[in-house]
Amino acid sequence: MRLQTASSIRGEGLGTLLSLAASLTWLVAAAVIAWSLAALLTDPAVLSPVLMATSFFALAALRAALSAMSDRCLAEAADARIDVLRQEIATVEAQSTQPSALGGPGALAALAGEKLEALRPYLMRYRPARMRSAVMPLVILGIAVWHSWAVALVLLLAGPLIPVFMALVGWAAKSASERQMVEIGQLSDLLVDRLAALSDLRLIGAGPQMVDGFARASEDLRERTMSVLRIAFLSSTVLELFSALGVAMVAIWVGFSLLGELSWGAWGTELSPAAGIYLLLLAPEFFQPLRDLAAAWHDRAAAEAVQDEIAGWRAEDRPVRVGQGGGVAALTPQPVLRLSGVVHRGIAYPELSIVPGETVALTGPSGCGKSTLLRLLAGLEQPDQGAVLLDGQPLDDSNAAAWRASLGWMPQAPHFLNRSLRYNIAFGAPLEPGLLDAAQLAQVLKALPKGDLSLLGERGAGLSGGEARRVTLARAMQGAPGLIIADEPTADLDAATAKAITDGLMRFAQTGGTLIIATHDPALAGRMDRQIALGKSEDLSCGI
Ligand SMILES: Nc1ncnc2c1ncn2[C@@H]1O[C@H](COP(=O)(O)OP(=O)(O)OP(=O)(O)O)[C@@H](O)[C@H]1O
Repeated sequence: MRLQTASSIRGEGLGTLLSLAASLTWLVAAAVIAWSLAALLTDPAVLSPVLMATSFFALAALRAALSAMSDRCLAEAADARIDVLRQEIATVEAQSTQPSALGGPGALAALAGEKLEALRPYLMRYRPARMRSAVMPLVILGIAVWHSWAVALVLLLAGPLIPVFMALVGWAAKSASERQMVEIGQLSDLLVDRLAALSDLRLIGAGPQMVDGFARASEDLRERTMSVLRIAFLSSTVLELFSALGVAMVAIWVGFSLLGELSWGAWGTELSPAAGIYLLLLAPEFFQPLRDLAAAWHDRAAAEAVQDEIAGWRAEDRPVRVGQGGGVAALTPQPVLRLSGVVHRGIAYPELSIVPGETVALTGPSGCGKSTLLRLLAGLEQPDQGAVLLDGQPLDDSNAAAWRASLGWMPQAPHFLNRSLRYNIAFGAPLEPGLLDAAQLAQVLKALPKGDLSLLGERGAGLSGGEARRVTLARAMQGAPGLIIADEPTADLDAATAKAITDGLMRFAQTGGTLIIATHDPALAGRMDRQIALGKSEDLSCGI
């Protein structure tokens, strides 16, 4: 997978080796046990119980320590990988100007949260299990061949059945996991959509249909999840059966050989008790890595489904916002803003120039491209042709962040965070002095029981439309920008509230600020220095 960090690669490698080392210690521990038990049976005088117990417990402690260290390295490496992917999703989505084909915010949240977590068991278990399966069975087979061709034959026949069956099951598990992942994304999207429209749905009495819709979607997800689990349980049962049969056959051969009932299978010699017990102890360990790999195979199927989804998401060719996010000093002094040969989404915009301190209204019929022009001017989108120029320099990656830091943005549909009103204005920074008065918010706050600490929902719950608009005006003025770009700041407001917003904007302009406003409101447009009327003509170009 792309975007591995050096430390996560090191952690995975080290964790995998430690896990192999932990398994290898069993070969020595089993030899100590076998030799001690055999001595007990044949010549107890040579047995030193203290030495035997000490060696056994030291080896057990070593094995436990190696396993714990391995788990820790692998867990840290998995955390690092998942964090990097989560950051990638957050960064790319923050930079994209178009929604992902994967789905809405719910689907993306499910990908960044729940689905990425499906990678964790794979990252922690699959590679170590694969490494153990490549080494341990071969080493144990070598030991078995040395002592008994019969035991080696049993292991050789039973062992490969596990990977073969595992591969067959893997196909079914992967497609079941893919269907489950799609279902998780769709259910998350449905949840986000319905929650956003909850009050409207209640008003039109669509509650029962909504509940039915959820019930259907969760039932689908339940079925998908059950089919994944069914495959997992069935396959692990079959695999357990193979390994149990293998171990049982070794045990039968060893038991009858030690009893003297079988005289074949040990290269013509008699099987010694130590060798017999050793083989008996090693047989389960021959199958254990293969069983671990079979379990991790399911993790792999789920992880591959997530990886495919991430690969599809990465392959999307979406336009990105120019420049990185905040943390950059604002442009000073304010530049002259110019449009040069701009054509975007089939709309040709007029050549225009706006100097600092000017107040400009963009007017024109609905759909003519006013909001789009504001987004181009703010550097939130890049024009298909032509350029937005700041003092003659094209607005691009080199200056977009600083440009956006020097302007305030009042969107047509305000969005809030589920935090306090104060936080929604300044995002944790101290409020500019006089800001609440300038945005005509002081009176509004007096009427709220908790004032500026009142909690807002994502859609501005607890505020009227006009009050919400004043909050976005305050947000746009916070940080003393040189320019405010406002999209329909007085739309849907009564005359008195519209005037209050207009007065707030004009007060900003009187302090020398530049205003660029898209509006259908003649009263607001009339108070601007200049009006630029955009209008659709036959060839879809706009003109002044
Ligand atoms: N993200 C987008 N992707 C594709 N087309 C878009 C997008 N946003 C707007 N458009 C299209 O661009 C054109 C201009 O839209 P825009 O919102 O800029 O118009 P407007 O003049 O602001 O309209 P209104 O006065 O109704 O707000 C419209 O035809 C619209 O469908």
